[in-house]
Amino acid sequence: MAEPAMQLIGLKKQIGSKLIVKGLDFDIQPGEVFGFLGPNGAGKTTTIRMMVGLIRISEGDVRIQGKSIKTDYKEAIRHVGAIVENPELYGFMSGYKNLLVFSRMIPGISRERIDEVVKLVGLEKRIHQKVKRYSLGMRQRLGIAQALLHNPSILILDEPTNGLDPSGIREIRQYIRRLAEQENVAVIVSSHLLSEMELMCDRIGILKNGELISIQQIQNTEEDAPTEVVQIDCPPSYHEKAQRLLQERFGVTAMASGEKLTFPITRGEIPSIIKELAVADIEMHGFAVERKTLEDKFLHVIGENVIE
Ligand SMILES: Nc1ncnc2c1ncn2[C@@H]1O[C@H](COP(=O)(O)OP(=O)(O)OP(=O)(O)O)[C@@H](O)[C@H]1O
Repeated sequence: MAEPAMQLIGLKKQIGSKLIVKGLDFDIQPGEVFGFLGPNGAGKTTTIRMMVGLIRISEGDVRIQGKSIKTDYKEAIRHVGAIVENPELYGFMSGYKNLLVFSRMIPGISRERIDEVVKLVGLEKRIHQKVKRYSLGMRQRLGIAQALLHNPSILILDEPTNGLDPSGIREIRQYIRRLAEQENVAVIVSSHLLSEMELMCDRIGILKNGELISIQQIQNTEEDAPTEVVQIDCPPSYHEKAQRLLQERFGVTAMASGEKLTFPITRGEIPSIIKELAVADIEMHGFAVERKTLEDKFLHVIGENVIE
């Protein structure tokens, strides 16, 4: 395996008498999107601030491409692009001018590199407009472009979708995935929203009270154990027939309740189920799919309901 993009080694943060981060040990690989998930106050921001050298590490270390952020800060931090607080952008300038001004602070950034990052975050068409006319999602993308200018191998984003509407969230998600897949950038994102992390990340580390209580691999493959819960609305007179068909053809037991039939299934089987139920003349008034497994796991390990 390649050298990890980042290693957390016994990382701790104590403020006053309170231990806020209680010893984190894990690696992040090049090209992976790693999600930091946890309820408010779990210690995500504190950990991220230590990762980028914004606050002192109480104990342990963070190594970036093998270099310690504590003892080799300059060498370590040059591999990192981050948005921890809101990116500093000038509204009265165009997006392009913002990048140009920012690039002057970093030696060796060419105009070609500016064009490249603009393309990476999909802002080509709007880059010459003033930033004050940008949506929040576009500003966030410009912030990401800015963080990418010096070609970092790790991008760290604290709550990147905060305050965005669903289409803005979808865009950020797509650009983050593209960066990881096409540029081999390791991306670390924090959030308290599981649904969002599940769609964006390869792995999710769940943080609670400053401790990493679980790391979940997100399966984007379809041959996984049942990941979906299907609920069909159909008159009770059809229930028995539908239950028999589901049992015989798909080996699943459907629970009947009122007008509804509910059963777990893998994602790949959904089209065949719809087809077979229709061919069997089951009168369906509704068909809803809900993804459950990871949320269940999350609630189980967290031990409380923290999802908004
Ligand atoms: N400077 C500080 N002094 C005292 N306590 C602090 C300080 N910074 C953070 N904390 C406490 O540390 C805990 C973790 O905070 P942190 O901001 O890292 O959590 P978080 O998971 O990022 O949550 P959020 O999403 O709300 O920012 C919280 O209980 C917070 O009150």
